[in-house]
Amino acid sequence: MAAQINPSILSADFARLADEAKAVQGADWLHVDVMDNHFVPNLTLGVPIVESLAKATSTPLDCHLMIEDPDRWAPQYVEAGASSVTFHAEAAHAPVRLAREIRAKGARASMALKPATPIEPYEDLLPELDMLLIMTVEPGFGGQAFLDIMLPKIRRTRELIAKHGLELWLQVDGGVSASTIERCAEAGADVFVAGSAVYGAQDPAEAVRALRTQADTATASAAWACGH
Ligand SMILES: O=C(CO)[C@H](O)[C@H](O)COP(=O)(O)O
Repeated sequence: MAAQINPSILSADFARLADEAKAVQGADWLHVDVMDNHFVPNLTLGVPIVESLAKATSTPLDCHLMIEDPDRWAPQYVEAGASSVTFHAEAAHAPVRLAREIRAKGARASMALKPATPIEPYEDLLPELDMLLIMTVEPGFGGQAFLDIMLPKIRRTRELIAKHGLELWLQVDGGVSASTIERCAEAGADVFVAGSAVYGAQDPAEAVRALRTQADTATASAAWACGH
């Protein structure tokens, strides 16, 4: 699979969200960071804005719920128009039931891990998911430095995906830029969230294309991708 680049609207101008969505035409998904000021110390947007954004863009929405009680809220984001919904392992009460509910409602189900959360306890859950998100910064804010110490977790997750023969996408989020994306791709990521590296660029659509080329080139020579 070609690398997918998902611009994070956390770094966009919230007063011009429809225009900011159009500015990254060619992106695979639009990454929508939902924060509740409880699970993370920041507050962003909720269901009504996702509903409006889904009507304003043809780019599918990848909603990342950094909220408490995703079991209650995640289905509402599918109904609002999200094509992929990510809940946090640390917040979900019943992750298997929640993933099945998201899928049953017609969206891709994804689970995220904060930097200190290991992948191993969740190995048996992987077949229930369409994507696993490894946070490469502490969730809550854009523009943070990429945590290199997450690279072994990305590698281990890619090995588990191969071991179980799964078609699971592996997303990374936080500090992904021209200087870090190749390391992520080599380690096994195939979906890349980028906020400041895209919206901070002079030409956001061109930044998306350049990041995708870099990731594809790094993946082509990566051991994990041979025969992929
Ligand atoms: O989930 C997030 C923060 O919690 C953001 O998606 C992420 O930080 C993107 O911003 P940047 O690419 O600037 O790091």
